[in-house]
Amino acid sequence: MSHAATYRTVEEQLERVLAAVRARPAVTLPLAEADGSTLAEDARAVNAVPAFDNSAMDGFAVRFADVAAATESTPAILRVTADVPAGSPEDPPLAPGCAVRIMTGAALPTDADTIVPFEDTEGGLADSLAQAVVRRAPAAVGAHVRRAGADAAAGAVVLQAGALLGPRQLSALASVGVAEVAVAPRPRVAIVSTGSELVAPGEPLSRGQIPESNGLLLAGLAAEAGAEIVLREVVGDSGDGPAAAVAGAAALRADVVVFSGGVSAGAYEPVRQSLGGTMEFVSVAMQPGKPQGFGAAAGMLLFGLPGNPVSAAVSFEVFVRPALLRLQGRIRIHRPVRTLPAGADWRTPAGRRQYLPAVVDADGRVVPATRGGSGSHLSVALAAATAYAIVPAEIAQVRIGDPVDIVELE
Ligand SMILES: Nc1nc2c(c(=O)[nH]1)N[C@H]1C(S)=C(S)[C@@H](COP(=O)(O)OP(=O)(O)OC[C@H]3O[C@@H](n4cnc5c(N)ncnc54)[C@H](O)[C@@H]3O)O[C@H]1N2
Ligand code: MOO
Repeated sequence: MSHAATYRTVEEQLERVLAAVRARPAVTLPLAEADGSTLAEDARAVNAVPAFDNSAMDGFAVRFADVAAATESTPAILRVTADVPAGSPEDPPLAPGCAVRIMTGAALPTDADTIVPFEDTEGGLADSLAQAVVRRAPAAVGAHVRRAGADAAAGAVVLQAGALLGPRQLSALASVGVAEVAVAPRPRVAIVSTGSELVAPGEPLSRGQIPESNGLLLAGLAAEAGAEIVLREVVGDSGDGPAAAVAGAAALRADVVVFSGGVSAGAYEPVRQSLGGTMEFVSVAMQPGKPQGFGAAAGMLLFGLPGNPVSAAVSFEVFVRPALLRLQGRIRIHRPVRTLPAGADWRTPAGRRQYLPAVVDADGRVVPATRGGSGSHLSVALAAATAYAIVPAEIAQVRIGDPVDIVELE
């Protein structure tokens, strides 16, 4: 007797997952605690950047008309009447024929319109407090002046709701005078590995046992996607471990539970057996990652990923990561897809979209991450991968030179 496979497409399954995502109220954090968080509201500049007209060079603030004709042989000679270091509140007057010594970042005197760097004067810094002998004319009025608001005007939106905050974004917010931000709370995630064959890494292996590795994998991937890991545990194949884990996760106010293992067609499938009433178990037209469980209960999203390590990693990438990013209101929940030529031949499963751990070689071609192939148990290949090659279900064979879509993981 044979069973014709009826697959759900990746898009259909993802649509169901994303439809179950509910946004949570924002929290306010000081900038120093917001790295990796997602903005919940547009952030606006409190002050302009630059906040005031200032000098881009160490040198002299001048009136352009006084130095416009300066040359090596006919220098403009100006009397230095004041000195303005960065941070000074002074706005010294500048009469025609005079100059103000000024440092980078100091406010441009109101009467000045141009900066002459020390390098364009005869005396340079060494002889800069009495007179400035300008031997090269500035290119134009306004040379080396950084104008107030050139980067951002006060009140302007500098980052949109849904932006990921990293070091560059946080420093931009600091520069516009923002001290704290409204962000999405970190999704609270429980990671539950299932299988009576699993032992802790480094434990001696009895026949039939393997080291538990999905817990580290999925906890790390979830953290990379902005999650806080509130629970990590391993449950055996018998009993009601998965249901107990869901109750434990709910007690910890988890938003998401990610199971691995125990979702396919065997006799001992604890997630399927324990949570069959809460989660839906389906076959998705992808390889690896065919058997998928998903459900929502007690305000939590429950994912049942297949146990094979590559299957678990790919399933996380395709379903869990977008859900975690959507939970945080992230603008972009999918990685960019690039198309590159294949650098090797490989076979792909008929009727299922392939996600192959891959690397981009020195010639910019996509090749499998290891020679081991696409087996979903090849966890060491995963360590070598920097991308997934995505091959459509209709294609059975990739040949050198064929265009291949990839998403890069780093
Ligand atoms: N008769 C069928 N058998 C299988 C089917 C099928 O359609 N019919 N699907 C196969 C596919 S495809 C996959 S993928 C796997 C998924 O199986 P499960 O999710 O039920 O996972 P397990 O059987 O529990 O484990 C599979 C494999 O992965 C290892 N594993 C599990 N958890 C971990 C962990 N935390 N760390 C490291 N390795 C883990 C486990 O030992 C197994 O080797 O089912 C196929 N079978
Ligand atoms: O779907 Mo399984 O993940 O092919 O190995």
